[in-house]
Order: sequence, then structure tokens, then C-alpha cells
Amino acid sequence: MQKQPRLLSARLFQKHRQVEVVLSRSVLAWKETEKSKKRSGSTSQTAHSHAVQVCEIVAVRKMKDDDQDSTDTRRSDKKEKQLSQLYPHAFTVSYVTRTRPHQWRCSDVTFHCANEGLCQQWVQVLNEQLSLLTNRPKSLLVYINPYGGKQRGQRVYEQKVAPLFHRACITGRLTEQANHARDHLKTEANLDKYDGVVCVGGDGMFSEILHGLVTRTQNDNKVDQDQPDAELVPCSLRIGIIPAGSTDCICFATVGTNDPVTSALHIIVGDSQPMDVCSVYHNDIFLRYSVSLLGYGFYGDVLTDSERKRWLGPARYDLSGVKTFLSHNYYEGTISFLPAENNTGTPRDKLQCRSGCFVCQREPSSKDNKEWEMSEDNEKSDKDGSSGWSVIRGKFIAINAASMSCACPRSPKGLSPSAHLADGTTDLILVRKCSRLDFFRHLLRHINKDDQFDHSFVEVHRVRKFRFQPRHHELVSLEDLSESPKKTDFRPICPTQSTCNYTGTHSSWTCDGEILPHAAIQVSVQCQLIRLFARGIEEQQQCVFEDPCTLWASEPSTPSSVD
Ligand SMILES: CCCCCCCCCCCCC/C=C/[C@@H](O)[C@H](COP(=O)(O)O)NC(=O)CCCCC
Ligand SMILES: Nc1ncnc2c1ncn2[C@@H]1O[C@H](COP(=O)(O)OP(=O)(O)O)[C@@H](O)[C@H]1O
Ligand SMILES: [Ca+2]
Repeated sequence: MQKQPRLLSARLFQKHRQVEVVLSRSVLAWKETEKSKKRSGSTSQTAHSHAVQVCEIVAVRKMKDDDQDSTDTRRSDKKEKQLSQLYPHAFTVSYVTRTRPHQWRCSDVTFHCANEGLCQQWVQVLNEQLSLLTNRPKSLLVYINPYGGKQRGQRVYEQKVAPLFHRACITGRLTEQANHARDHLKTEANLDKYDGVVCVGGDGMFSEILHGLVTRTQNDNKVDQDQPDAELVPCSLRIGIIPAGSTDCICFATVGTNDPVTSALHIIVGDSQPMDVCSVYHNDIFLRYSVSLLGYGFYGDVLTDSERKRWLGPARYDLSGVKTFLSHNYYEGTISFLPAENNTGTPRDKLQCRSGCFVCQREPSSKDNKEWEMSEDNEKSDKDGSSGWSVIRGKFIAINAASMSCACPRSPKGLSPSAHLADGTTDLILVRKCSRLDFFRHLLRHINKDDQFDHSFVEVHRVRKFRFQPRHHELVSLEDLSESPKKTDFRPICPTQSTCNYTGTHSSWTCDGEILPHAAIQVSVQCQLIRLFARGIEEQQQCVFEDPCTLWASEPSTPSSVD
């Protein structure tokens, strides 16, 4: 690893202990000095040595700066005030620490020094380093859905997020007309003023922001998104999600947890995660965009039923899930899809999309481009189903397109554990008609370690485009009307019954939790159309910066004050 010169080094104090503090371009490190260790009788080296990446420093402030407001009575502020009285020349560094897996917290370390000049110097140089991090947002447009999830959006923002944003000097315009977030973004908001848009809510709220921002970007660039073959322009503003919804799958699958503080910190440090977006059409009419689950049959029915139970909050999905499972309906139709090229991996490989995923980072090589162009040609010569496109006709309990893993607290590995966030593909999962018990076994595998695709009635394909055509409604009703129950019927289970109920009607598509008005749809994946304030799921405790030991040994590039 390349050794970086020190920008500053000094002997400072942490409470009563003397510490050696070193700053390079990428790392701030500190450790107790030998003298201080001896005095306190401590022998352990590691317990007293710390290192923080500069890019994970949230803020640096002189202790006195925040003490002007004597009306502030929060415990942390009181403590800070006491410290500043005790140590007049002190500064505090707030930085990211990893607590539980994927969970981030903001920790503070306060150093004090013998004179004001030294203190000023450290604050100035540290802040200069932070100002070089140009990916950090300074101004954010924040929308809160006060009615999402357990209706805690506003409280979560005010108590957990706003204080952190304030500390990092992020100013945001807080709006509570969340129901109008999409339209405000589409037409009214002056987006030039902002570095990003943040939503506080669930996947439905995220969807509002997505539609507002993508539509606005296309309009500004004179691209007609209603044309199925339009080449959409990627959005320049990143989107942040503070989870406060019912499923929070988009947050969970991009960060690894649905914790508001962790998300706020990913926003503050200016993370960036590109993400695919599916565009959904019905007979060449644009319907919606989707980033998580497009589901027909089981999930479509769960969502349709759950909308009537919104008052139950997140529990509505459990109740509707059980009800839909017991109904055990299947639907007939034809699904056609354009498979992704071989180099995109398969939904059944064990290559999970993680921070810095090389599958998503891969620039299409000239060979890949050629393959892709060939597929496009195939598509043109193949509107009625021949080579290039695969066509499957059948009876399905569920048809799911997962553009990301769809991991969430209900299913920590998700619907398609190896789906990628930004590879330009979606994983198409077909669950054919099967017994209720088999379907239960399949569902169960979403929460245990077994492979949910390892059933004879399940198949999964990685695709770039797909189309679905339900079996013709009129024909079905004429044939089956007498014996087919209505799709929303709820009947007691017959233990001997092992086949599904043919409804004779269509199901609906759920599109990131919203219901689509048409069953026949055409879908294509728009590779990396948006970016989130996230970095993908971190594999483990990240320690990717230079070894702090090299810092202690290296010489300062500019002479620095030592106690
Ligand atoms: C025997 C136990 C079986 C349990 C199986 C559970 C499988 C759960 C898979 C969940 C996939 C979720 C995909 C996410 C979709 C969200 O975008 C959508 C809207 O989210 P929000 O606005 O935050 O509410 N949520 C859903 O579609 C909920 C699906 C729940 C199905 C039980
Ligand atoms: N102020 C509001 N009043 C009512 N509905 C809203 C408001 N703001 C957003 N919504 C809508 O609420 C729906 C669900 O929001 P979401 O935040 O995803 O919660 P949940 O995860 O519980 O579904 C979305 O369709 C969103 O457009
Ligand atoms: Ca994808």
C-alpha cells in the first residue's frame, strides 16, 4: 500500500491522556503516547490506537463554536459545554463507526491542546481536507411521507436524521407535502440548487421521487419517455432513502439494513450506487418505472388485498400474504423474454452483488456490445417469437421480476439473492402451478438457507427485456366461469386439495408496491439510470485504508507543531 505523507502531526490530549495524532490525506489516526500509557499502567497497543478514513469523517468543529446557544438543553450539548469549559482549546471530530453488521453510527472524539493556534490549525486543515471531498452533498431536497410504515417518518427525520445533517452543515428544504413530491420534482422544484433528493418513507415514497426525477430529467433533455425505444438520460441528482416504510426493500438491498441513522451517514459521506430501472409499458403506452419487484399472481394479489388494509401498517402484508396463500390461485399466460448475455452471470450462481461489485462495474466490452446489438437485431426480426427471445406459455402461481435481490427484513436474502443492482438485467422468476404444500416449501426457502429455485416447478432467467400476455380473458371466462371462483374469494382450505384454483380472471402486477392497471405489459431494463446515496452492501468490517502504523513512521510533508 502506498505510503502517504503526513499533513499534520502533534501531541494532543484526549481528556487526561496524551495522544499522538497524525493526519494524512486519507487517514486520521491517534494513539496514546508511551509516556501516557506508562502513567496509566496500560500495556495494550491496539486498544489505544485508532484510525479513521478522512472520507468517513462527518464533521470537525471547535468546541466553542456550538456553545453560543445556551437554550439548547440536550444531554450531548450539555456535556459538550462542560468539556469546553474544562478544555478551552479543543476540537471534536465526528466520524463513522461500524457497530452491528452494516450498521453505521456517528462517534465523536475530542482532542484538546495547549494553545489556541494549534487547535485552529487542526480544525482548519481537517476542514480543508473535507472540502476536497466534492462528492459530498451540501444541499438536499428532503420529502417526508408522514403516513408510511408505522407513521413514524416525521419523527424519525426530526430526531435521528436532522441533527446529523445539521452537524455536517447540510441544509435541506423540508417539505411535508409528500403526496405531491413526484409532481413537485417533475415541474416545480428548482433542482439546480440541490445536490440530491432524499425521501423519508418506504418503497412507495421512493417510487414517487424516482418518477418525479426521471420524468423531469427526460423533459429537461427533450426525451419522450412515452416512446418504448427512447434512450433515457440518466439522472444527475442522487437519491437518498431514509427508511420509514413497510418493506424498505430498496434501502435494505442497497445498504444491508433499514436503519435511518446508517442511511443518513451514507448520504452525508456522499456515497454513490448506480441502479437499474425497469420501464414498464402496456401496448406502447408508458405505465411506470420499477426498481425492486414487478410481481404478477401471488405478490400482485397480496398487494391488491393489502391496499384495503393500509390502516394495519406493515402487518397488512402478513395478513394478506396468508390470505393469498390460502386462496392458492394460478393464472395462465405467455411470457417472452430476451435473455441476458452469458457474461452477466446467472441468478443461480452464488455471486452476490456487494459493495464495489465487479459485475456491475464491468464496462461493456466491444464483444459484449456486439452480442447486445445482435440481441437487439434478434428482437427486431422476432416480434412474433423466434430466435433471441424465449417464449414460455403456462399456468403460473407467480411471475416475479426482481431487479435487485429484494432483500428485506421479511426475507434477508430476498427473492433473488444473486440479482445485481446495476448490471442492466432483471431476474425473471416463474413459479408454475403446483400444490399448496410445494408452494409453501418454496416460500419457506426465502427465509432459510435452502435454494428457493431448486424446485421442479420454479425456473429463473436473467433477462434484459420481457413481455407478458395473460390468456385471453373472454375465452377463459366462457370455458371456466362455472367452476372458477372470483380471484378475491377466500374459502376454507380443504386438506386433501393439492391443486391450485384457476381464477379465470387476471391477476394484477405490483410494481414496487403500486398496482398497475394492466396485466399485459412489456418491460425493459434501463441500465444505471439513477444513482443512490449508498455503496452497496459492505462485505464485512471494512479496513481498506493504509496501515496506520506506516503513518507513525512517515515524515510530515509540512512541518507541524508538536506539543
Ligand atoms: C413461510 C414464510 C414465507 C415468507 C416469504 C416472504 C417472502 C418475502 C419477499 C418479499 C419481497 C419484497 C419485495 C419488495 C417490494 C416492495 O417494493 C413493496 C413495497 O414496499 P413498501 O412501500 O415499503 O411497503 N413491498 C411488497 O411488495 C411487500 C411484499 C410482502 C409480501 C409478503
Ligand atoms: N402525505 C401523504 N399522504 C398520503 N399518502 C402519501 C403521502 N405521501 C406519500 N404518500 C403515498 O403513500 C404510499 C406509501 O408510501 P410508503 O412511504 O412507501 O409507505 P409504505 O411502505 O407503508 O407503503 C405511496 O404510494 C406514497 O405515494
Ligand atoms: Ca439488476
